[in-house]
Amino acid sequence: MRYLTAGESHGPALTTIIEGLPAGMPLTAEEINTDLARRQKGYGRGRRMQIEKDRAIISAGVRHGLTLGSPVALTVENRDWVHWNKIMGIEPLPDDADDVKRRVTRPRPGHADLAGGIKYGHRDLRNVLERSSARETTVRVAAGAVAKKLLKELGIEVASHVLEIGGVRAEKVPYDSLASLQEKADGSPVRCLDDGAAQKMMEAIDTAKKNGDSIGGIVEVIATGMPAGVGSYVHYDRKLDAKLARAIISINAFKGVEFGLGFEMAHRPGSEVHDEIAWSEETGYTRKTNRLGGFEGGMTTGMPIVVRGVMKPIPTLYKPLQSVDIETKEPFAASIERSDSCAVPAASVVCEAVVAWELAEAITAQFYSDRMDVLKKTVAEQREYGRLF
Ligand SMILES: Cc1cc2nc3c(=O)[nH]c(=O)nc-3n(C[C@H](O)[C@H](O)[C@H](O)COP(=O)(O)O)c2cc1C
Ligand SMILES: C=C(O[C@@H]1CC(C(=O)O)=C[C@@H](OP(=O)(O)O)[C@H]1O)C(=O)O
Repeated sequence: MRYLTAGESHGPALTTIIEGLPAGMPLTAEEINTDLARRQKGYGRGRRMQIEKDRAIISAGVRHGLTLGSPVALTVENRDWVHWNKIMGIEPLPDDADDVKRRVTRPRPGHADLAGGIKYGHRDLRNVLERSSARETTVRVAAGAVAKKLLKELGIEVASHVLEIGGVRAEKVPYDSLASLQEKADGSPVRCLDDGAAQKMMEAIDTAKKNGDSIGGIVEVIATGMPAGVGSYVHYDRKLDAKLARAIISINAFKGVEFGLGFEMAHRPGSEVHDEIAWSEETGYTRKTNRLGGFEGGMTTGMPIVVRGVMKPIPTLYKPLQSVDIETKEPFAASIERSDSCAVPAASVVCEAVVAWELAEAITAQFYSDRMDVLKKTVAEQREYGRLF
């Protein structure tokens, strides 16, 4: 499976085309819209989220609620477009129409503005920021929702929550099932399972906002039900953990990834890192622990996948940082119109989506996937094969 995205932050719409889905998979726009709404929530977001009401329009690849096996096309309209249709117009304008274009010449430290301008020769940095904006993650979440649907049909669940914001860490909170974890995270304004920490996280966001600053954090994605042996050790670009790492780092502002114990492994001996293998008739192969987070040799072990990503603080700050105007080369202290002060909760939904996508992609690459009914049967057989191996 593959997907492309297109669209500018303040353009008319965002689009994704998903290719390679099996035929016969149930899919409705409502299922996608549930995830789009989850991405829009989260304490610390700016005014833009009050304008948008993200909804997917399915314009190809589905008939009477079932995928056809042909490319699925999804569009999400930008409600904010009505305020930007002149600034973001498609038709040509004279070079000196800067007042209409709202030309940007002052790059923000930490955003893509300056490096993107140099790369594409854009002396109007709006041409960079429109596409580098995390508005694009809307349609990645839409594609991820489709992937989650495919995984769900195969008995694979994916969920996410927030572990840390601005130095406030959540305590470990036990949960019965991934569904209950998801429900609890969805019910928290910061997607945190630890209510006490959630309160402190919101206070940290308020303080950052009051100071004109921004804060980042850590999110965790968990996936259960993956059969063992998906991915491959035989070639670097077939390793599934590496694909997940790339997918998370590809999300705007994500700077680090870890699996299982992650960076903690540096401080522990091997006997306290590797997961001992056990077997029983009922469960097949299991591990007594899951410190490696579900991967060995770039392949799933059959244990839950546990992957975390760290998001840096948002670059657009009300508190001015020094930069240089690309026209005058004069220094200036940045001023802004609006921005999120923390988008970690929203980003946790994006992480969940990109992880789901990579897992669904790996499954459809490894098993016959033209037909949903056959794929279901094949994955069930693989689980049984793995149990008795
Ligand atoms: C959900 C989400 C919302 C974001 N909102 C903002 C924002 O309001 N203002 C901003 O400057 N950056 C925001 N970012 C981060 C920038 O998009 C990101 O830092 C920028 O594209 C540069 O890419 P890099 O940080 O990966 O190098 C957001 C990121 C995510 C995932
Ligand atoms: C629009 C979204 O996030 C945007 C991501 C973003 C950025 O620079 O990444 C900047 C802000 O855009 P604006 O300047 O229009 O307020 C955020 O609101 C979204 O998540 O849907």
